Order: sequence, then C-alpha cells, then structure tokens
Amino acid sequence: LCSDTKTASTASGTFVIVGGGIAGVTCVEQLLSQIPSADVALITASPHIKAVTNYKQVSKTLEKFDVEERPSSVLEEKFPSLTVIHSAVKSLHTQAHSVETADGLVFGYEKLCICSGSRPKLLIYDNPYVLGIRDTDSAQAFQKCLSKAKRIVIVGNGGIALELVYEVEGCEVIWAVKDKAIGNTFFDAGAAEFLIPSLEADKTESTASCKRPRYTTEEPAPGASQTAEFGSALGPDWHEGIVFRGAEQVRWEICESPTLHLRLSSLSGQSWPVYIQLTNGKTFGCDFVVSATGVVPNTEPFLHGNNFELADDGGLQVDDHMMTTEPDVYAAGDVCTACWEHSPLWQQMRLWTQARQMGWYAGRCMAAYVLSEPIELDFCFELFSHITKFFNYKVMLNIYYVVLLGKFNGQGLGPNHELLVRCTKGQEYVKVVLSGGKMVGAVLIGETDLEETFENLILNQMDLTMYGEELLNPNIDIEDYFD
Ligand SMILES: Cc1cc2nc3c(=O)[nH]c(=O)nc-3n(C[C@H](O)[C@H](O)[C@H](O)COP(=O)(O)OP(=O)(O)OC[C@H]3O[C@@H](n4cnc5c(N)ncnc54)[C@H](O)[C@@H]3O)c2cc1C
Ligand SMILES: NC(=O)C1=CN([C@@H]2O[C@H](COP(=O)(O)OP(=O)(O)OC[C@H]3O[C@@H](n4cnc5c(N)ncnc54)[C@H](OP(=O)(O)O)[C@@H]3O)[C@@H](O)[C@H]2O)C=CC1
Repeated sequence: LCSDTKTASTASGTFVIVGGGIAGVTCVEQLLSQIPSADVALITASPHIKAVTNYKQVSKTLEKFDVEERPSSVLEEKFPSLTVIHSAVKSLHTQAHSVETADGLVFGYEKLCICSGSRPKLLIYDNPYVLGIRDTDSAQAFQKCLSKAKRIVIVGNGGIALELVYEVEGCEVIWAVKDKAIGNTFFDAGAAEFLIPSLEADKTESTASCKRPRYTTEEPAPGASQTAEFGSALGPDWHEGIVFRGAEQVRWEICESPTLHLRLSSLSGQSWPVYIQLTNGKTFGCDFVVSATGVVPNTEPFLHGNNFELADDGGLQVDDHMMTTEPDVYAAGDVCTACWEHSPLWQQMRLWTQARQMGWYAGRCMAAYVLSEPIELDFCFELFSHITKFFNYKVMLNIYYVVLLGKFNGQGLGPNHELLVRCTKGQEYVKVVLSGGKMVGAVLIGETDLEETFENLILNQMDLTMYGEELLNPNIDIEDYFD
C-alpha cells in the first residue's frame, strides 16, 4: 500500500481513506466488515480517531449515538488488514492514483475516499481576536481566552452560537445575530420562543448535573502529527467538562446585523483590545469575537493539479454513489456536497448524523465495486432526520430531545405551505409543516412520542386535509389512530 513499507494490491482491493472523523472511521468499518481482507490505509492528521458508540436506531430514519475519541489501535486490533497512519495528506495525484503525506510517505490506491471534514468559516482569518471553534485545540484556546475576558461578542445564530450563549458564564456576552429569533439554522421563531426560558433559567443546577466529560483535552500522542489545522470536529456535548467561565456578570444583548466590520483598536487609551461594528450602527468593544458563522469544507490539499468539481458551498461534488468528479475518488461527510437529485424530503446539513450515514454508504459503495454488486442510494437519504438537544434542555427538563424531520423549517417550500403548532410552555413544542395537505416536515421538542408516527406520515405522504387542526389535538391519541 505504502511505497516504503508495503507491497501494493490484493485481489480484495487497495483502499485509502483520508480523515479519522466520524465519516472516515465509519467508512473504514463498513468497508472492512464487508471485505475483511481488503488492504485499507486510514490516513488521519488527528492523534485520535472518532468512534460511534451506543448507536440506536430510533425509527426508520432517526438514529441516536454518542461519539468518543479513541486511540487508533482499537480500530487496528479489530481489523487486522487496516493500517492507520497519523499524518496529514499533503498532495493527491489522481492520475497516478497516489497520495503523499506530510512525512513524505506515498500511498497508492485503487479507490480513495476523502473524509477530511470542514473548518470554521471565520469573519476574518489570522486575527488573534477572532476565534472559531472546531476541535479540541480551538475549544481549549477559547477557554483560555475566556478565563480573562470581561466581554465577548458571539457572531452567528447556528448550532455553536446557540450552545455557547447558554454555556458561557460570568462574562458579558454580546450576541450578534441577523434574525429576530434565536437558532435560525434549526428553529423558527415559535420554537425559539419556547426555548428562551431555558436560556434565562438558573444555570447552576444544570451545570452541576452535567458532569459527563466526553472530549478529553489530552496532549497529542507521541509521534502524532501537528493537529492545529486538521483536528476532527467536535460534536454533541463538546462543551461538557470544559468550564467556560469568564470574569464578569452575564448580560445578553441581541442585535440584528446582516454584515459585520471589524475595527481593531490600535489607539492607546482605548479600553478594549478590539471593537466590532455592527450594521445596525452599534459598535462594541470586547476582549475577542467568536465567529460561529458556519463551516467551509476542507478541500485544500486535494484540489491542486486535479480536476475536482466543487459545489457552490465549496464542497467536493459527489454523486449518488458518493463519487467525486475524479475517477476512483469518493468523498463523505462535511467535505462533500451531495449533488444527486435529492428526495423532496431531504437536505444536506453538516452534522454527525450525515457524516456517519455518508461514511457508511461510501464504504458500502466501495465494497460493492470490489464485490461487483449493484448498489442503490440508501434509504437514509429519503428523509432528513436529526436528534439533538440544546441548552442542556435534556438535563434541565427531564430528558427532552429536539427532533427535526424533513423540511422542518419549510426549506425550499416558499409560501406554499402551512404550519400547525401545539405548544405547552416548559413541556413540549410540536410543529408540523404541511404542503398540499401532506406532511413534509416536523419539529418536536420535549417528550412528545410523536416521532415515529410523524416520520411514517411524512414518508407515506398520506393526504391529511380531512384532519385539519385535529392532527395536533392533544386529546386524540394520534399514534394509536394512525397505527
Ligand atoms: C463545536 C461543534 C459542535 C458540534 N455539535 C454537533 C452536534 O451536536 N450534532 C451534530 O450532529 N453535529 C455537530 N457538529 C458537526 C459535526 O461535528 C460534523 O458534522 C462532523 O464531525 C463531520 O464529520 P467528518 O468526519 O466529516 O469530519 P471531521 O470530524 O472534521 O473529521 C475530519 C478528519 O479529517 C482529518 N483531516 C483533515 N484534513 C486532513 C488531511 N489533509 N490529511 C489527513 N487528515 C486530514 C482530521 O484530522 C479529522 O480526523 C458540531 C461541530 C462543531 C464544530
Ligand atoms: N446540536 C447540533 O446539531 C449542532 C450542530 N453543529 C454543526 O456544526 C457546524 C458549525 O456550527 P456553526 O458555526 O454554528 O454553523 P451553522 O451553519 O449552524 O450556523 C452559522 C450561523 O452563522 C450565521 N452567519 C453566517 N455568516 C454571518 C455573518 N457574516 N454575520 C452574521 N451571521 C452570519 C448564519 O446565518 P444564515 O443562516 O442566515 O446565513 C447562521 O446563523 C454546523 O454544521 C452545525 O450544524 C454545531 C453545534 C451543535
């Protein structure tokens, strides 16, 4: 496999997977569970690999799991024909079918799968006062800066900002968002309003009952490559075990701000090291800015000298077999953009769930090639589904999850849809998105027990016009009714 250490190729195929995050590791596991003798090299810049644990299929498409960092030896012990190399890929030569690592090793492949994840899309790059959070190293850097901070500005209204605003303690937080409601990437204004009391609730109790550190902050393993640029993305519970404690009192201020301009303070006599000017006309001085403004796919070392087509969001375009536009090169997870014709009920979001599903499916596609088997797009891409939790809502209010199904925010439907909402303050929030009388999406917060029934109603596209608002009547056992 490697020109220095191994001879190439066996009848069962020679595969290289780049990236030890959830997509890469799942791809390796799937490939090797189907073809145990396959010659597989996993090349990853991280000192550890990410493993899915406690996997549970909740319904046809909903899945729940934890993610743990593990030493790569665990994977190598399980799969004897696997070699894990801890080094960053420096270049890819698709014509020669080889990759070269930063250590100068060259690996030939028959099939390659790129699972190199993504990195924070920052407002401004290479500025010590603008931080992004992606991996253990950046979370530690954030924690260090925060310990001395009196005021920080968080920009963005997605998953990371939502969690940070809740988690940061003892420091004034200015939260700069474009929208009037919180968490625009996951919620509409109704769900946001339902969740706001959690933001304002006493945090002491939840912090105390939430001591389950998932993400260790160990030193890199001896011999591991430098990870500062290439660490795996964090995920659910990333902030647990990390104390985000600043120096002063908490105060939230929400400002609408379509674009932002940073003005660095260079004048002596200014009291803050950096000032941020928002488009609503306000300027705030702060210790630093957290740019929680999304991600960009990590395509960098793979593009040079090759002919990859990129999607508008910068991801490697993949077809319905997870193949890029270069022969024999697959991609999965955050680095790729699904460019097949999507099911009307599915959209790509850069999440754990989709990284696992894409890695698993890419592994199956690669195995299908060796086994000369036909393969069709997996069922998991029929319906968008995601389970998550915000603000430790689960801890504060007795195990409550957020379930998102299909076009949960009416994505792409324009005005051509209607919403039904049922909300019991502090208990549950149920939203259904209907289009042409059929259910196309749902948001379920709390212990609603509706996920399976709604998933079925969305998948079978039954005409629900005759039920009208009764669909969410709390006195009707809808689960039983549609059984
Ligand atoms: C703070 C935070 C919280 C999140 N919370 C959630 C959540 O609650 N739920 C959820 O569903 N999603 C969450 N996400 C998103 C989720 O983490 C990502 O979607 C997911 O990790 C993507 O997996 P991946 O395998 O594609 O990429 P990654 O996990 O980023 O892994 C990429 C791998 O590629 C390696 N690599 C990169 N470049 C190279 C190279 N040149 N050579 C060799 N190796 C390379 C890296 O070292 C790494 O091992 C969160 C993300 C962040 C940043
Ligand atoms: N529980 C979960 O499932 C979690 C998932 N994640 C995932 O991790 C990844 C990174 O998270 P995150 O960084 O929060 O990314 P997200 O894509 O979730 O959110 C980015 C946010 O930044 C806003 N934004 C972008 N550019 C600007 C700008 N110039 N000025 C102001 N606002 C801006 C976006 O607004 P707009 O949409 O209007 O452009 C959006 O609200 C995402 O893939 C996310 O899904 C992260 C944490 C938790």
